[in-house]
Amino acid sequence: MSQSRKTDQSIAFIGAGNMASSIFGGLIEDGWPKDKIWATARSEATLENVKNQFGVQVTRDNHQAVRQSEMVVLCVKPQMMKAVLQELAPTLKETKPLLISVAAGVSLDSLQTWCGSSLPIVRSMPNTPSLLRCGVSGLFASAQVSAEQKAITDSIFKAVGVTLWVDNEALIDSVIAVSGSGPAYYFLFMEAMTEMGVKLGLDQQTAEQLTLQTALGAAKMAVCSDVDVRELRRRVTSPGGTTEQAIRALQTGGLEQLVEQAMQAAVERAAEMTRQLAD
Ligand SMILES: NC(=O)C1=CN([C@@H]2O[C@H](COP(=O)(O)OP(=O)(O)OC[C@H]3O[C@@H](n4cnc5c(N)ncnc54)[C@H](O)[C@@H]3O)[C@@H](O)[C@H]2O)C=CC1
Ligand SMILES: O=C(O)[C@@H]1CCC=N1
Repeated sequence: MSQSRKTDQSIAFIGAGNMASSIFGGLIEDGWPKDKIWATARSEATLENVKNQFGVQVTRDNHQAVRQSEMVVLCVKPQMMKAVLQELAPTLKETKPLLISVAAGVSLDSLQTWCGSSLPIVRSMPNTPSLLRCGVSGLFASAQVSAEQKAITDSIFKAVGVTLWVDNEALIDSVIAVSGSGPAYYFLFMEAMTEMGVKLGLDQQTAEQLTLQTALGAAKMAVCSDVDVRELRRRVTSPGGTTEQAIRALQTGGLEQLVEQAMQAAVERAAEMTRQLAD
């Protein structure tokens, strides 16, 4: 187990979908006791899968999971959050857990209003590589969150990757655009590279292996190297060589502007959801 775990408290995940299982899967990898992790979902089939794959405690009853836990991680879709919290409100009022939301586009104000009592709430923005303990999470705490609760929250997300606290809530939308949605940008790039590898005559498996191992190697170099990514790119780009032509084609095609537009679209969608979902 890593040094990140500083609590024997139980933790409930409301909505055992992709993001929740990425986090509790990572926590289990980090040595968190499975009997201290509760997961809920609406369908028995989902719970059965989660039970079989991860061995955590499961229930369809959100109230039961909350009653067992000092920390409650809200992992339902943003559009479900209001109904889930309003329904849980009496139990939350009684047990007063630390609430941690992973939802995009749901403000602290809305969460506070829907749960009906003044509770400590952290807004987090993790990403799915948390499953491999390679995640990164942006975090922002409401004024009611104590230093100890902040430290516990940090230890949960640190168990599954890197944690970064932001100074104001609006920056969570920026975190969404960079790292929350970010894995999908890289997956799309990998899809396109694999497809083109096949068009260039490689078989599917070879093209995929070359692409994925290149992505892994480049990411590892970027993280581990003592020079920045611009310099790493320069070292691949021999003057008059092949990379120079490929990079020129990407830049002439507007790659940088496209990335800017894509990330701006993510931020705008998060802000729009925040407005639409607020009461
Ligand atoms: N998927 C991602 O990469 C990321 C997702 N998020 C956030 O995580 C949240 C969940 O997203 P995903 O895991 O992708 O969705 P998902 O659809 O995989 O999971 C949602 C889960 O909630 C369950 N659920 C629905 N209603 C429920 C209820 N009343 N009580 C208990 N469980 C209920 C569903 O059965 C489902 O298992 C969203 O708010 C999203 O903004 C945040 C960061 C990254
Ligand atoms: O696409 C979404 O809305 C969620 C938030 C970040 C990643 N997935």
